[in-house]
Amino acid sequence: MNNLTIRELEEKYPFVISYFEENKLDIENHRDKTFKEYLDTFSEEDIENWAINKEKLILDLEAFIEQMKEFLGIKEDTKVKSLTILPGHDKSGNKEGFEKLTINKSEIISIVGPTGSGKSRLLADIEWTAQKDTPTGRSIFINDELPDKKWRFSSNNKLVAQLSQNMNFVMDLTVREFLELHAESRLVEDVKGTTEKIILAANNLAGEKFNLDTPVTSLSGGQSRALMIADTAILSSSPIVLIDEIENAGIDRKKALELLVSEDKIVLMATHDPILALMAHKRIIIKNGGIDKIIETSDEEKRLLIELEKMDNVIQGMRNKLRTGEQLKKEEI
Ligand SMILES: Nc1ncnc2c1ncn2[C@@H]1O[C@H](COP(=O)(O)OP(=O)(O)OP(=O)(O)O)[C@@H](O)[C@H]1O
Repeated sequence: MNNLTIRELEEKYPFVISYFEENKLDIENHRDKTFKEYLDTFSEEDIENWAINKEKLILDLEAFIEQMKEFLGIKEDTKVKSLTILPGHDKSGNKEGFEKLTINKSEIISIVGPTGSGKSRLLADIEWTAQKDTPTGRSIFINDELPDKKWRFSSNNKLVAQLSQNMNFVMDLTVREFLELHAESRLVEDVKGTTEKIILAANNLAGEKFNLDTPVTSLSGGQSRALMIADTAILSSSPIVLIDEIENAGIDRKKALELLVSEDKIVLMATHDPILALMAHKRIIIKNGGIDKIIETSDEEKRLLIELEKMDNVIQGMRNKLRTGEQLKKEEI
């Protein structure tokens, strides 16, 4: 509410007019201002003469809107459609090199930069929905609005799902039990169908197949990562997925990204891998703790990516041959 102009407020909640009337607030020539900006136009004298309490008027308007919404049965669409990053500063205190970055549903953004430059810090700012309260001074907006504080503290309805390099399972469950527990906790109707869908997707990503009766503790690194990615894509309610390095994880990285994006997620991944960097629609370049620039993947780079993938297949092929004890020949390349 605090970011909307009075005109936008009236459009969204027509009943606010009666609040302004009841409180004898003449908003006639102030529709382009937010409610707070309007209240700031009162002089000290007005405030004293009419006993105006600005903070209380703002809080009361918020409460009025909430009550009316409840009374009228208005359910707002709380779906996350976009994530916006507003600049802070780098490690030396210089302003970052962009004005505003908005990322929409089904977009993939890669984050590149030297070791220690601040890639993980950017992911952490997003997870914390930073409001100039982290070392970078960045702000994060959701659907162009200040994010609700609930995102920070809710454990069930998280804004962000994190996929990190290590997936350590502590419970001694089979894959089926693990997925069923998760599906039940998410109140999924068709637990069996969803469980099977996830295992199918996970096996599509993992190099070596596994089944529902495999204990999660005996999955290989790549298999457990594939399982977590499929689980996050299909079961998690989190609209934003943050990935810190998925290279060398023994999974099909391209398919993993396609799966996440097909489920309408916003994906941000920190990476040192050129293939992953170019699979993104845009890449953020981090230097000395700050976003230096944002580059859109060009058509030339997309064509190069096809070549890179061919080279990657050659390397994968050699890796597999070496693993099985074969000797490599000149013709491999
Ligand atoms: N703008 C900033 N101001 C102050 N400190 C920062 C800033 N950005 C990052 N840092 C700090 O710098 C350190 C290194 O950052 P981070 O771990 O994010 O690097 P990284 O790029 O992820 O490195 P790697 O590639 O090795 O994983 C962290 O302690 C982080 O909090």
